[in-house]
Amino acid sequence: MAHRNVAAKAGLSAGLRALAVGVMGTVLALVAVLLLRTATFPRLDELHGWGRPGAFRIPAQFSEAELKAVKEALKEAIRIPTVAFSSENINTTALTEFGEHLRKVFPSMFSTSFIQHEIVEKYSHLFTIHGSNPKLEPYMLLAHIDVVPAPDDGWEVPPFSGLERDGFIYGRGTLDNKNSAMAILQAMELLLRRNYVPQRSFYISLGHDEEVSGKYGAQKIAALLESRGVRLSFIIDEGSYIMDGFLAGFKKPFAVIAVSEKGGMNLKLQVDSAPGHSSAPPKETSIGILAAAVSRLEQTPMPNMFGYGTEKNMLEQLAGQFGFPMNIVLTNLWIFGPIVSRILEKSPVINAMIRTTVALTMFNAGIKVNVIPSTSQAMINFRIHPGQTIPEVLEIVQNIVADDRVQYQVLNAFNPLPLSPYDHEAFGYQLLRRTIRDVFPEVSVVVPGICIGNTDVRLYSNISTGLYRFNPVPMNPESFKSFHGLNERISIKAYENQVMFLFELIQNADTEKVPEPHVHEL
Ligand SMILES: CCCCCCCC/C=C\CCCCCCCC(=O)N[C@@H](CC(N)=O)C(=O)O
Ligand SMILES: [Zn+2]
Ligand SMILES: [Zn+2]
Repeated sequence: MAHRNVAAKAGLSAGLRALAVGVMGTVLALVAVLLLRTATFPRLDELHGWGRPGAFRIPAQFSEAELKAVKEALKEAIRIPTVAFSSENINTTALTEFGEHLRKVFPSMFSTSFIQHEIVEKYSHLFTIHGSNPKLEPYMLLAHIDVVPAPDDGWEVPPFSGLERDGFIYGRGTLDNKNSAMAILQAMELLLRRNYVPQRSFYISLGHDEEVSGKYGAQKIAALLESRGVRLSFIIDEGSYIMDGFLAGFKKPFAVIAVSEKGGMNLKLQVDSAPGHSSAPPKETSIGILAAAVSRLEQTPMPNMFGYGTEKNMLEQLAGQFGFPMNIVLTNLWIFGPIVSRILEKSPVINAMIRTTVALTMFNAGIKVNVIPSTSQAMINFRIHPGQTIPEVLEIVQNIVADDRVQYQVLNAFNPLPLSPYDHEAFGYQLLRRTIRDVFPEVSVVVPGICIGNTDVRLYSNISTGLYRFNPVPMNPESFKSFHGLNERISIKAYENQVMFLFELIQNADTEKVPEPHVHEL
């Protein structure tokens, strides 16, 4: 990750803005000329003979009884309240029960000779599926079985009921992330029942504490595999989706494979002052000083980093799908970038893709209503854009707060993840891309992007450079709100498609090399 000077970036951005304003008039006259040379990004061709060369390919056709069992197994998984409140407070009884559920509904996964199952740190699961061709580098499918808490209030159905209503299964974990944990095992179980033997080895890893850091689940599994000398070609985790309705004017769904994720920092701000009687208060209390400081942070957005991550590349690849004049605008971001980014930042989700975000999440002060508090503390959660680093963000924070009475303590922090490869040779990326095109013909385009949250896969950078975040499920602004929110649900069709996607992807991975891409791709 390049370390860049923030001030230089701000200057560059201001310069580009000035340039854009200056040339706007001229640009309009150029539009007709540009139209003639505007590149479009045609759809990929369908796969022809790709995956499992020379081997029998198992069709993704399932009986009614199988489909019923598929959905019942997910419902049952949702009913087990594997809630993680903190690293030290997770419902371990439920985690144990979840393991028993897996054994019950996926018996072949636990009884097949070429599959090894291990429990790591009591509750996480690691399956090693030994392929028949040792020359093919293994990969991993990753998910987590813990969920965030879900009090009943505000839910249309109890969050751990797994109820089916209007073609949806409701409950905490239906999107984040029991759908993936169950779909991965389900797909492999269905393949095993059809006598499938993979050529390429792979791992299935199910962490039990992703929502509270992953330090006992994913981190321990990654260390275990490293100690065994394992290197992985690529890993696929949650974190990005088939996007629908996020961009005005873009009607068709498009798939975003996140090739990086934001860094993170939890920062404690503290102000100390003399305690005393509230009848004769000082001009400012620690509460007032700290409240003003955090308010300044909330009101002052971090620098717009549009162009320093994958978002510019993503928009350029989406350009061909827009009509006139947006296609012109998006293929000429060298001129229109500053204007486009100003529009994009109005949406909180897209804003999160183009800058470091600042969320005030906790505030503690005071012990009694007539006592001036001796100390006030605030916790702030930052998600760091890939174009910035922890020290850069800290420097900006201190400049915005600009008050020596405020003390800072970094509770924990990590830099943004490096970009995983997404060129034509990147096996994992191309495997995902091709399988998306196979299973979801309605998807207009597949583009690289960034995950605005954090996932377990970041903890596997010791054993792979191909870290991809993609869940084969549709996501719209409404369903995004249900993440960690109310009425989380998945349509039964979407879940069946997720199983089908994994059924195909596992078979597609049984090839030595991604075929040469079509000459017009990308
Ligand atoms: C123009 C393109 C529009 C793209 C819109 C992006 C919409 C984003 C949709 C979903 C992103 C949700 C991210 C989910 C992954 C986050 C997993 C999670 O909750 N992680 C926790 C815990 C942790 N591991 O740190 C977190 O706090 O991030
Ligand atoms: Zn998750
Ligand atoms: Zn989550």
